[in-house]
Amino acid sequence: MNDTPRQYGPETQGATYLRGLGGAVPEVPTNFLTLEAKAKEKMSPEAWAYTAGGAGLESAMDANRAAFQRTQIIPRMLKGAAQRNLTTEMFGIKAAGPIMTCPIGVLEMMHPEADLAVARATAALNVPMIISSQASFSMEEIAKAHGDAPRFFQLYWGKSDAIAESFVKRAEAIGCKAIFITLDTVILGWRPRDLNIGYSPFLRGQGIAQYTSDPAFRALLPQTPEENPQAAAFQFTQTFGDAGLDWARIAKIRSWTKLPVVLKGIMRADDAAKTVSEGYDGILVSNHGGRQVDGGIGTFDALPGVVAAAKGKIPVMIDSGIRCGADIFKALALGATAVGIGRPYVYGLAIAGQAGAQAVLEYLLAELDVTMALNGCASPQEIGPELLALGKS
Ligand SMILES: Cc1cc2nc3c(=O)[nH]c(=O)nc-3n(C[C@H](O)[C@H](O)[C@H](O)COP(=O)(O)O)c2cc1C
Ligand SMILES: CCCCC(=O)C(=O)O
Repeated sequence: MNDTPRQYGPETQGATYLRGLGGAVPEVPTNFLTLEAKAKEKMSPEAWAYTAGGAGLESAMDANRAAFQRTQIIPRMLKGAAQRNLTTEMFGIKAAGPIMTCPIGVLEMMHPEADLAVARATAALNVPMIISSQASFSMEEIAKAHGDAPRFFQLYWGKSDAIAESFVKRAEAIGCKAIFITLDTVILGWRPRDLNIGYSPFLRGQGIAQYTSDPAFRALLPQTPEENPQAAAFQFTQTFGDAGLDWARIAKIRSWTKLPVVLKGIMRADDAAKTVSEGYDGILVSNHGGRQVDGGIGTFDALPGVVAAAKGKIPVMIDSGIRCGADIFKALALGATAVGIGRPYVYGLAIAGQAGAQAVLEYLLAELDVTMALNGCASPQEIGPELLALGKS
C-alpha cells in the first residue's frame, strides 16, 4: 500500500474541474438531490417505488434527515491538517475511509450487473461491501467479482435455522470478515409505495439468489429452482422472516462461526447494553432507511444513547439518511466508528452501473476529506463532539 494517503477531496475536485475545462460535466451528479432526481428518470416505476419508499407516512425517513439537519458543525480554524488520512480499521481490515456499502436487496431492478457492479466499485476504492441476503447474485459470484477486497455478509434469519447456518458458513468460506444480522426486518414493514402498485420483487423471483443457490433451501423444494422458479419464489415467501426471533435463538450463531457478529438495527440503549452483555462484536444503529417502523426515531438521534450504552466496549456504526460528507463527519463526531451508505450508491448504480456507484462513494470520501480539512482534522479520530452544536429535538 502507498504510504501517502490519497487526498480524496482536492484530487477528486481537481480532476472534475479539469474535465470541465475540456467541456465535460460529470455523468453522476455530485450532490444527493440532483443524483436522486437523475436516478428517478433512469429507473422503472417499480424500481423507484421499491428503492425510494419507506414505511407508512415515511416519517422515520424524514426523521433520519431531520436529525442530521438539526445538528450543525461549528468550524474550527488554524488547527492545521495539511495531510488527511481517512484510513479506518474495521474487524481486522483497513478500509479507505470510515464508510461501507449497506446491504441492498434486488439490485437487478436498478442495473443488470447489480451486486457484481457494486463489488467491482467497492473493490476499486477499498470500501468494504456488505453483501445482502437478498442479493441478485449468489455470494460466491459476488466474491468472484470482488476479489480479495474487504467484505462482510448480512444475514436475514428466517424460519429455518438450517438456512441461516448454511448462509453463515458460505459467507465464511468466501472470505467475509464479519456477519451483520439484520434484526429490524423480522417481517416486512408496511410500504405503501409498493403496495399501491402491487409489486413485490421477491414474488417474481428477484432478489432470492442466495436462497436458490443454497443447499439447505433447495432441500425444501419439490423441484429445482431452475425447473420451477415459481415454486422457489413461493418457498422463499414461506421461509423469509420470523417475528418470533429472539436473543436466545440468534446466540446459536456462535456455534457456527468464529467471525465477529454485528447486530444491525439496534436503536435503543437497553438493546445496546444487551448486545454488549451477550458478547456481540459491534452495533450498526439503523432503522433500515425508514422502511420498517413508521413513526420511528432518526438514527442520528438514537446514536448518542447507543454509544453511551456500548461504553467503548464494541464499535458502534450508523446508517440511514447519510447523504453527504458533513453527515459522515457529524456521525463520527458523536462516536460512530464508521457509517453505512445506502440509497446514494444505489442511485449511482442506476445511472451508470459500476462507474456510477464508484463515483458516489468517491464523492462521499472526497466531501468528508474536504470537511475534515476545513475543520483541522487530520484523521477520523480527530473528529470530536466539540465540533458540533447539538440540536434540540
Ligand atoms: C432498496 C433497499 C433494499 C434494502 N435491502 C436490504 C437488505 O437486503 N438487507 C438489509 O439488511 N438491509 C436492507 N436495506 C437497508 C439498508 O441496508 C440500510 O439500512 C438503509 O438503506 C440505510 O438508509 P439510507 O438508504 O436512507 O441511507 C435496504 C434498503 C433499501 C433502500
Ligand atoms: C424481503 C426482504 C426485504 C429486503 C429489504 O431489506 C428491504 O426491502 O428493505
